[in-house]
Amino acid sequence: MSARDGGPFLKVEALTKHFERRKSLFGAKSRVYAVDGVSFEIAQGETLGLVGESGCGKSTLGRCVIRLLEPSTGQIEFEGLDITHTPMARLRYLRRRLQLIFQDPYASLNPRKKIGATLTGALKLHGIGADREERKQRAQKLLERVGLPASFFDRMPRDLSGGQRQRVGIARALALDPKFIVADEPVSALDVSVQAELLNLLKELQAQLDLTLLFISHDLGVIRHMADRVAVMYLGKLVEVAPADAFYEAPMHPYSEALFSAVPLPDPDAHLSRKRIVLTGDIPDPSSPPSGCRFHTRCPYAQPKCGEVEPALESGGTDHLVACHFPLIAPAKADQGEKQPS
Ligand SMILES: Nc1ncnc2c1ncn2[C@@H]1O[C@H](COP(=O)(O)OP(=O)(O)OP(=O)(O)O)[C@@H](O)[C@H]1O
Repeated sequence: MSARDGGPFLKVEALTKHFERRKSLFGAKSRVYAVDGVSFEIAQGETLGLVGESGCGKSTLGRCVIRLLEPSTGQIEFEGLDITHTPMARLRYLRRRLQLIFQDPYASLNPRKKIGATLTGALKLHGIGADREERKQRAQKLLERVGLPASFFDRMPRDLSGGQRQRVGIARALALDPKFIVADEPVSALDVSVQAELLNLLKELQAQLDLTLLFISHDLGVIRHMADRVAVMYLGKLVEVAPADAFYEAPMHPYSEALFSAVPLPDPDAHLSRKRIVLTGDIPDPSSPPSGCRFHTRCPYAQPKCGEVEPALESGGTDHLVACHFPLIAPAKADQGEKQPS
């Protein structure tokens, strides 16, 4: 089934991205399994929140999906079209539809270019707008759309606050009328006081423009605010994918539980009183991931099987997928006599 006949808007199948890395100048090469067999779908207008610790492969996955990085293997379908190997010459059209909002608004804007030039440059590159004046008008409308005055067209990035720069980053992503946006930690470089404003702006724009989002963050609070569904990534693999409500009510993967423990959330469902799990040990080196379940070396519930057999990402209930031999059981079910992991 494709998007044209009601299938998923974006479909990612068994995607991998491996990097060659040399640990020292004359050392042997090793292969980093940054993304290692990831499959998921996103429906039109939906936000999939991608969460996980630093270095687990979130940015690499996001960039592969919109072809800013070349995947090693696997398949990406966008609106029913296989775009995995769309040649560079044809990527320009695709680029208009698939955009990225960067984490760091300080680094992602050219400090020597006026805001207006940054926006009109993107329009010109893609042949949008008949002449300079039309492109200027479009750029000024974009600025207003993201809550900035049109007069910012003539400002330099250094004149803007972090929040205002990220609004420009959003305006730049919107300039080409995209359908799908990867937002890679778009608020994590900003003061907490402006994060909520930016998240709300993104939500409003998403509704107005019918955008579909892959929203990347290491912050479960931010993901909760944004996501319809949540995907949890650990060491290059997805370990849990679930509707946001189900996930926040009862995460099923021990790694997800550990993430909740690390960042206490103001919990409207406080009666669910979660266990506090403190993760020991560093995240393993992605060039030599553990056998079996990649999380078993840090998992408080690990059994011998976990180091031997890799668990598949399977349904642990309607729409709730988990890759674990001994998934956590929702409190309601446990009350009905089902076993909790020992
Ligand atoms: N160009 C590259 N060459 C070699 N290794 C890379 C490259 N890009 C990323 N990696 C490695 O791939 C793994 C995943 O990195 P990635 O940046 O995707 O993780 P992340 O979850 O987005 O982390 P962060 O939030 O810190 O950006 C890391 O081990 C990283 O060092």
